[in-house]
Amino acid sequence: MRDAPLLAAARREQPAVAPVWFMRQAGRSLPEYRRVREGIAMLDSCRRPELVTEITLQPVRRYGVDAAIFFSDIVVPLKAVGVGLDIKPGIGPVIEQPFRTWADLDRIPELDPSMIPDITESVRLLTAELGGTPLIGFAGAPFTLASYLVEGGPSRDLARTKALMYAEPDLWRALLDRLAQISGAFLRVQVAAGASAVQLFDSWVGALPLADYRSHVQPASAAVLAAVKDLDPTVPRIHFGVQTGELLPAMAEAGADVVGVDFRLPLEEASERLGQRYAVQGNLDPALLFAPHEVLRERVRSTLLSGALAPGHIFNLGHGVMPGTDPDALKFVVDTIRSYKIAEYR
Ligand SMILES: Cc1c2[nH]c(c1CCC(=O)O)Cc1[nH]c(c(CCC(=O)O)c1C)Cc1[nH]c(c(CCC(=O)O)c1C)Cc1[nH]c(c(C)c1CCC(=O)O)C2
Repeated sequence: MRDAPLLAAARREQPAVAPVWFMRQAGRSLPEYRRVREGIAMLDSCRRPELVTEITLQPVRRYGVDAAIFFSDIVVPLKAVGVGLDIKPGIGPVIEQPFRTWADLDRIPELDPSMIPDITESVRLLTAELGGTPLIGFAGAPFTLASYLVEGGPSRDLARTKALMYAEPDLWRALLDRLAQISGAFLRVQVAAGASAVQLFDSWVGALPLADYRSHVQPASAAVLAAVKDLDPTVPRIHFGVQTGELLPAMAEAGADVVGVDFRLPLEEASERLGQRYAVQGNLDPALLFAPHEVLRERVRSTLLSGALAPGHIFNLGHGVMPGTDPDALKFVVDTIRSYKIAEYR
């Protein structure tokens, strides 16, 4: 397992061919996913180990990617501690009673591993099936989880979230500390059961200015990543958010080994901002999967060239696979990557 290309790239050793996986590689773009999910609610499907195993393996079988990403959701641990929420198809997480006051903190207890025995079972089943292919465990970062709790659902500008952060810094800090405990415990359960790497998704933190990120968010994200490092310092920590070009060094300093880059910033520019201590992950625009193969091939090539200028590169999209994507386009990306040797384009 140590020699798996994904783990080598995370350690900043350039393997012969760039490793690749895709955010949201499991899910609605796959007919085999839609078939097994029929009649089962999203959050129920995440708590059934046989089903989680099947869905996680589907893209590995179809694309031959270099890693599996655990099939779950960032709100699964919140639901596990008893927060009233659901995932509405086509919308995303919806919270019954949005977070407003200190009293609301009592409705978000800490996560104890005994609350999620099914996660341990799913990861064990999966790592047994995966053999030498790494499983990436994941969690939502405190800011992104807080944004759903405070807004009550998806939001364009995160105005309520930012208002709470600016107006009630003590309550904000207490909320983020609690969410850091929950995310940290969720990741530790996955690593203890056999996950080979973890990704902390701070999807919406790009809404913040750098100074506010540093003072109001970074300490909580750092606590999550430290919880993983304390358990096993050899497990690489990937940290990703959208529109985070200005935040990349601060997100790295939170305790990442690999920094995920969205499609807005070229990888070589991201790597210049980050310096030699960090590998990068990304960053093909998922919309390119709808373009003709000649266009797609050229963009895969330029992404590889740009990534080769970083000390380590894991190929990925700049955000998740969109639901209408043709799976053959993803297969084409994997085959194209495998046709280039890093030494040849470096
Ligand atoms: C912000 C966020 C969420 N969930 C997640 C994030 C961070 C990643 C990112 O930035 O996109 C993370 C996530 N959610 C899911 C995965 C599974 C693994 C994978 O990447 O293949 C992962 C890694 C499954 C899912 N999570 C969700 C689906 C779709 C639900 C379904 O299939 O019924 C899947 C496969 C639901 C979900 N859950 C969330 C959203 C925004 C949605 C989409 C709503 C929709 O368009 O229907 C919250």
